Amino acid sequence: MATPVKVYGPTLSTAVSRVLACLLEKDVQFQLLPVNMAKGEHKKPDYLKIQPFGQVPAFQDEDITLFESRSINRYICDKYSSQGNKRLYGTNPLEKASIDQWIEAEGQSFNPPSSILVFQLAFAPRMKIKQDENLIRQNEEKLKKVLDVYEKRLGDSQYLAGDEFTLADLSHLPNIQYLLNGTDRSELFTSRKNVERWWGEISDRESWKKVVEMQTSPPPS
Ligand SMILES: N[C@@H](CCC(=O)N[C@@H](CS)C(=O)NCC(=O)O)C(=O)O
Repeated sequence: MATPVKVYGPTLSTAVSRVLACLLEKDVQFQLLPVNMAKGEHKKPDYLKIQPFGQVPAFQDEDITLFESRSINRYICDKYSSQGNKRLYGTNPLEKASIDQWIEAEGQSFNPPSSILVFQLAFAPRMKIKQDENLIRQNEEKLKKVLDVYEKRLGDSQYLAGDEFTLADLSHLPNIQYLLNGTDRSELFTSRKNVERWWGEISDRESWKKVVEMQTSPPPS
């Protein structure tokens, strides 16, 4: 049996959960290694050897070490191409290019405002950090513009890169999960009927339901 790959970081991290969703889609055995961020373990020299920016996740597969959740996911799909969901990262250059295009849109356009909103609206209150109302307002406006593009796209196709659920859709799951369930901004999504339909489909996958379960009852660290 293949050695399980290793994922370093807490399940509550959006970037960690992006990788977990991919591993579950691909039926890849993994081991979760806790990183106590409250104690600053992600900034310690040993951890910086595998994630030089001091962020989670870090990932190890035998002697390969990687960071950046979206790159890790592409690697998982390529390395484990013959198992699990075989359409997750496309089957030909054109499909892959379309998936990559929407992964880039997620990373460059969707993630910047949504991760700020996730931090300000979901995490800051729990961490007793004062919210920045201006920052919230500005990023809500930015996210609305991005979601208007998604609304149009998802009126033309079932998923972002076409008629199949792919890494592009999967990459959006963590931030939307928090914005819909951990904040009072769900209307951003529910007011756009194609986006709402898409969210219903992508969040109903067994892989994502399992990640959410891991987040709500994480293993003892
Ligand atoms: N682009 C990176 C982002 C990773 C990231 O921002 N991780 C956050 C947790 S979700 C983190 O480690 N924050 C702590 C820090 O930046 O010091 C990825 O996708 O892996």
